[in-house]
Formats: sequence, structure tokens, C-alpha cells
Amino acid sequence: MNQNTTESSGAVETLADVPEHVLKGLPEEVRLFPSAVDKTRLGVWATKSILKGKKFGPFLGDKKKRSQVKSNVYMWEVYYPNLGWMCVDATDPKKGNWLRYVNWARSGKEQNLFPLEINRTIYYKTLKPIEPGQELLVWYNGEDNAEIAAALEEERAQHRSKRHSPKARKDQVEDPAGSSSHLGPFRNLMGKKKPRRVKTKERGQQIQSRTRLI
Ligand SMILES: C[S@+](CC[C@H](N)C(=O)[O-])C[C@H]1O[C@@H](n2cnc3c(N)ncnc32)[C@H](O)[C@@H]1O
Repeated sequence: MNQNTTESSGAVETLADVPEHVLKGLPEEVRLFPSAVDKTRLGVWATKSILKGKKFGPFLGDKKKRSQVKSNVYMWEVYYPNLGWMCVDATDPKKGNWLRYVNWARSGKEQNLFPLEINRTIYYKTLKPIEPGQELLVWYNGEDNAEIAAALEEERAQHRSKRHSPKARKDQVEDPAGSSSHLGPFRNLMGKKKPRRVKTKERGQQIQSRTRLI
């Protein structure tokens, strides 16, 4: 069974713990500093202004079955039609990239990023402009937020138009298996299927439950 092991181990994460490839991969607008939401962790902080609608990613990690994942803190679950729910797990810093260090927002007010799944790959998109000195904080609240609903709809529209572009049509003929665009679980949460409420022990304890897709 999956455990949401968000409790701190007591050890304080420092820059010395961050693999070189993570530091090198940081976009120019952000840097890692101690987090404001969890004193034991690093967080991602803006050092330059970031516009609303900026997409970061993909979120990198090991692809695993849910049963192989020991902690929820650094993983996203993604639905594959043939495999079911799989996880991209960045628990091991060597397997992740800088998005691993983006912490969970404690409230909707604090949230400035939301996750987006495209072709079973997770990206983070800014929900509002982020100013220098602000920490980047992600949360998943899908259809509860009209702005996210609109941003996801916009993303879907872009994908629909890409899929129907002359180039995409040509690619589909040349590579029918690999080229189709797909917006995954996060999209479905917004759509027809009714989300199931799953109780989780969320860090910060302000979020008692989260919706997730089945
Ligand atoms: C990588 S995300 C961000 C967490 C952040 N690093 C932190 O500080 O906790 C991990 C969180 O997303 C949740 N999660 C993973 N996959 C999800 C999905 N498909 N839908 C909704 N929530 C999901 C996990 O249960 C976990 O709470």
C-alpha cells in the first residue's frame, strides 16, 4: 500500500545534497534556497520575474509501479491505458531534476503552479506571475479552480490544433504509434469522469483530502 510519508526525517536538506546535474538544469529565473513551507527542505525560489502561463518540465524520475514507490512526496501518478497507474518517482535526487524541489503549497492562496500531464509526462505551469523572492509552490486541485480549468482547456485546444496541423498529420502517417498528443489524468479530472475522494495525510494538514482520478 502506498504511504504518504511526508513527515520530515529530521535531517535538513542542504545545497550540498543536490546533485550537480540538478543545479546545472535550473532555469535562469530560479534558484534553490531553504524552503519557507518546510524548514527541513530546500525549495525553488524565483530570482527573476516569471510570467503567468510559463510551462516548466518535464518532471523527471524513475518510472515505477505504485507498489514499488515508498513515499508519495516526490512522485506523480500517471495513467497508462495498457499498464494502469504508474509513477514517475524522483525520491532519489539523482533520478530527478529541479522540479523535485518544488514544494507543496499549504493553501490555494499560496499555490502558484499547477501540474499538467501531456502524453504521460508531467509539467508545471504558472498560475499567476511570480515575483523575485517568491517560492514556487505547486498543488493539485484540478476542477476546483476556474483559472486552472481555463488553463487546461487552453492547453487542450493547443494540442487539438497541433494534432490537426499538416505536420502532425504527416507525422501520424509516418509514425502512427508514437505521435499522438494526449492530455492525461489531470485533464480527466476536469472532464467526464467523476473524481474519487482519497484521504491522504497532506503536509501542512490544511488539505485533508485530494481528488484523484480513477
Ligand atoms: C510530486 S507532487 C509534489 C509534492 C511536493 N514535492 C511536496 O512537497 O510534497 C507529490 C504529491 O502529489 C500527489 N499526487 C501524485 N500523483 C497524483 C495524481 N495523479 N493526482 C493527484 N495527486 C497526485 C501525491 O500523493 C503527493 O502528495
